[in-house]
Amino acid sequence: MAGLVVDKVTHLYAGRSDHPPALDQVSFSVDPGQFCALLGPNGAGKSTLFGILTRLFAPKSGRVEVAGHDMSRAPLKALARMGVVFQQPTLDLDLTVWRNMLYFAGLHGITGRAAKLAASEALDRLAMVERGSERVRDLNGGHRRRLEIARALMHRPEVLLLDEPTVGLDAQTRADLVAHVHQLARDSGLAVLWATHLTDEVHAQDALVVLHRGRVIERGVAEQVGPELTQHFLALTGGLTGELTGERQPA
Ligand SMILES: Nc1ncnc2c1ncn2[C@@H]1O[C@H](COP(=O)(O)OP(=O)(O)OP(=O)(O)O)[C@@H](O)[C@H]1O
Repeated sequence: MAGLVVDKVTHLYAGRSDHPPALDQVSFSVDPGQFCALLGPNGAGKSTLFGILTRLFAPKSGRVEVAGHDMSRAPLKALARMGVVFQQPTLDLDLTVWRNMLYFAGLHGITGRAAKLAASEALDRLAMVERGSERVRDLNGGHRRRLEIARALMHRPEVLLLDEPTVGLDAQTRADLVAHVHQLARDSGLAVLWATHLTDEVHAQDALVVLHRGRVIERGVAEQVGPELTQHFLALTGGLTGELTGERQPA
């Protein structure tokens, strides 16, 4: 099955041999059309995993496969099938939506008419076409995020990775964005990996991987993993709901 495969990935940072591995035998897969939530508190290893999935660095052991391409044997093919939305926005605020899209298309070697077609298709998928001529600086946080997702889809990847994409958004905008990306996975057969530490971003039918201190401690369909997921996660995070809601409150 294509999509994303993570198989027994282990990673230890240099100079940290006296610490447990940042990732320890992490295995899961995301099928085409599936939305997989990667849930983990701070320090769980989500950023390390994203670094490995985007080939920022190689794991000490284990295997990553994107759309059937092995990341270590065929990295260019694997990376070409992947779209990524990083935690930190990387848009040019002074350019229009349209210019940001065309600039990024150029980085992928897509130019001319093909670039315009790819940009308008991707903006359409995120309901952003009518904002094409607006400067990014004038967009609200939710629209900026949608633009980043549209940009990540321009080269028509089969796997989409998003690293805590709702950071800084209000509750309603967060819910809208989560719903939109769920629909995107369903409608276009994208395999989506959505990293978060917020349980309310996980829908009942999602695939769920819970990462804690570098290990997968739960894996399965969200509603089967546990209706008490929130309680379970609260226990992991030391009883601070702030890990879940963004508002730190004593338990
Ligand atoms: N560059 C680094 N050098 C050494 N140790 C690191 C480095 N980056 C992360 N770690 C350690 O690896 C473990 C996993 O961290 P990681 O940043 O991947 O977790 P995370 O789930 O992304 O957390 P956060 O949401 O806080 O970024 C932690 O123990 C962290 O201290």
